[in-house]
Amino acid sequence: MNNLAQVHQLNPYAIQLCATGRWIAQRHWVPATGGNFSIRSSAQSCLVTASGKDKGELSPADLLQVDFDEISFSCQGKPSAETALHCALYRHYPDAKAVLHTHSVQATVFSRLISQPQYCFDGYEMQKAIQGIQSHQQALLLPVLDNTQDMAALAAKVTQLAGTQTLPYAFLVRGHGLYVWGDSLEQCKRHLEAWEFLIACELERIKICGLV
Ligand SMILES: CSCCC(=O)C(=O)COP(=O)(O)O
Ligand SMILES: [Zn+2]
Repeated sequence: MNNLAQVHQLNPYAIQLCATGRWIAQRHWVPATGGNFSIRSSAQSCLVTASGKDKGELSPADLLQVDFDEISFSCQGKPSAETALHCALYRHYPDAKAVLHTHSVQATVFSRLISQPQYCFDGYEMQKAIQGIQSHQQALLLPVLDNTQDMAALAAKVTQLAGTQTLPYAFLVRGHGLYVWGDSLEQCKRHLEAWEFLIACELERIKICGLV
């Protein structure tokens, strides 16, 4: 058995992650090869999508094993350009098992309307889909980070933010897209659907009422 077969044989979630990619693509949240996904494969590594792939047509061979400390030379093939962000999240949250990044129209437009570094979601029953939230009255602060092509700098910003406040299993990158994570792939998918829903609701509300 070659290395690739061993990596995927050992990780039963590789096929599930590809199926999740198809589910996400059906919702038009990863157009034009945008977005990237990963699952943890050990305390120090993850399987991340190869760069430039159509994320709705992934097969397990498109998932590349990367070590958190040796991203650039630890795998064959070209891992996602945003691998550093996935690694930063896994490093900071030892329980995180999956990370999903999308480029939906709603998240991209919403993020550009918000000039503050975070946005408060309050009053939505759907907030309870986020792990640990028990009431619509428990406000959720979603960080909105400035976009940059310097992924090391963006990853450092995420690590710094995660070290200073409780993040709601998600953040936005302005004009770019949404990152979510979870303690299982199922939880991560639920967080993604919930955050896309909450963002879509706020965008509709802003269209009607303006930014108040
Ligand atoms: C075509 S979208 C620009 C790159 C990006 O933001 C993205 O999410 C996809 O990059 P990857 O290297 O993971 O394919
Ligand atoms: Zn992206």
